[in-house]
Amino acid sequence: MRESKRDESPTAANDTLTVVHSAAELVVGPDDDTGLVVSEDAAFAAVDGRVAAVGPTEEVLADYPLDDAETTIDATGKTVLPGFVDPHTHALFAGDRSDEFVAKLQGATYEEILADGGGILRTVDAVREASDGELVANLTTHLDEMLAHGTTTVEVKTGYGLDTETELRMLDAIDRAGENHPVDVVPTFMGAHAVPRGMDTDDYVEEVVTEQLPAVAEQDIAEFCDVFCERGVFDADQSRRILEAGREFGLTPKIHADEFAAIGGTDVAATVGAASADHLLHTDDEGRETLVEAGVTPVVLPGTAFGLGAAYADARAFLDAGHEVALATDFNPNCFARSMGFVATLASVGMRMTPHEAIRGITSAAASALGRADGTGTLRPGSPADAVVLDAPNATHLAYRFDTNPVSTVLKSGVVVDA
Ligand SMILES: N=CN[C@@H](CCC(=O)O)C(=O)O
Ligand SMILES: [Zn+2]
Repeated sequence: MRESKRDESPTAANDTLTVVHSAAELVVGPDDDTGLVVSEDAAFAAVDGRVAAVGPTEEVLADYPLDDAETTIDATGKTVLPGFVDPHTHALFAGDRSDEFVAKLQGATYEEILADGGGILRTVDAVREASDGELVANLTTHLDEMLAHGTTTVEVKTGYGLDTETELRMLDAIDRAGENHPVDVVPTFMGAHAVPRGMDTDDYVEEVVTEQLPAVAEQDIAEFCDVFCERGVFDADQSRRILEAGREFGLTPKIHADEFAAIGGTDVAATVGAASADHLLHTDDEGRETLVEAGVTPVVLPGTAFGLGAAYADARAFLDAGHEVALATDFNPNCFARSMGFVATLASVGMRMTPHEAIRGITSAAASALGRADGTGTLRPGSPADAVVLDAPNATHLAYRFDTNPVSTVLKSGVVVDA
């Protein structure tokens, strides 16, 4: 049965109509479990950037004829999915850390590199030295690549400034790159990403709370506040203090929790009402229950585990209990992954998520991790008409194919933005 918001109404003369039709499969959105509603020989019509109708091609075209459309896409033999939502990236950076990739292959650990003043702190040096123009250009290059791989909404964190001036410059660069790009960019302030070299952690927490956060609130660009709650970085009390202060300034909390050790990040996420808790490589049953009971969306990052050669997060434990799991690239100099399709492959092979669970993880569940309740991540009537056409006969191919990019066309708000 066709789902329509405006059953009786053809488009008015000045409406902008886009019709994508004859798809072998079209992913409408999540079902009542952890799978997907998929329609066959399907179409959707978008009016003025929002989905107006979705269902069997014949029925959609009866109300929204191709002749009336400004844009038509024949998806015969192809698959249509909601645009991908990447809810965790550190996509704004400068410099190169490929040598650390080699060092890790030779046995150095992520934590040792950071404790020695490398890792995040090297990227901080490079970002402080980069011009504003370079920062915007770097992010724009990555947004282009993400868009080509089907991402239409992406969260981008600061956290390579670690001082007020550079954190604000990062937010400004995120804002400017997003303004001029079809991808929706969601800015997160993460002054508490690491402790600057030579600084006492409590003193730095004080600076984040009393100097950085007020300045960030004044600038009024950031939507979320995030903290790296981790052994050797910020402990649970410090993380809670920062996230509570962020909330006072109107920033919704997020947290990096249990990546290398479970030090209480899931409890912090629950008590501060975080939108998401991310990584979760060392989360146990109790931690999972804490998150689920508090309504915190778990975000797992299989690219990070893959790149570190670490054990994957236990996504199945959430899913088997009937809960959402969102997926993200965690794109950063330690995890050079911009493709959500590749993330879906890793989620399937590494964490035994079905390809449909993985697609839900990169669409509707990822939208929940960003607090988006406007239908983002679905193709239901009323949703933003953000869509991906895969040059493949069914949705499983997104995870199944990992050699080349299967995305052939991307639409943002009903407009073709990559083809
Ligand atoms: N683990 C903390 N932050 C990032 C890595 C950032 C970096 O190494 O530059 C992450 O989420 O994986
Ligand atoms: Zn991260």
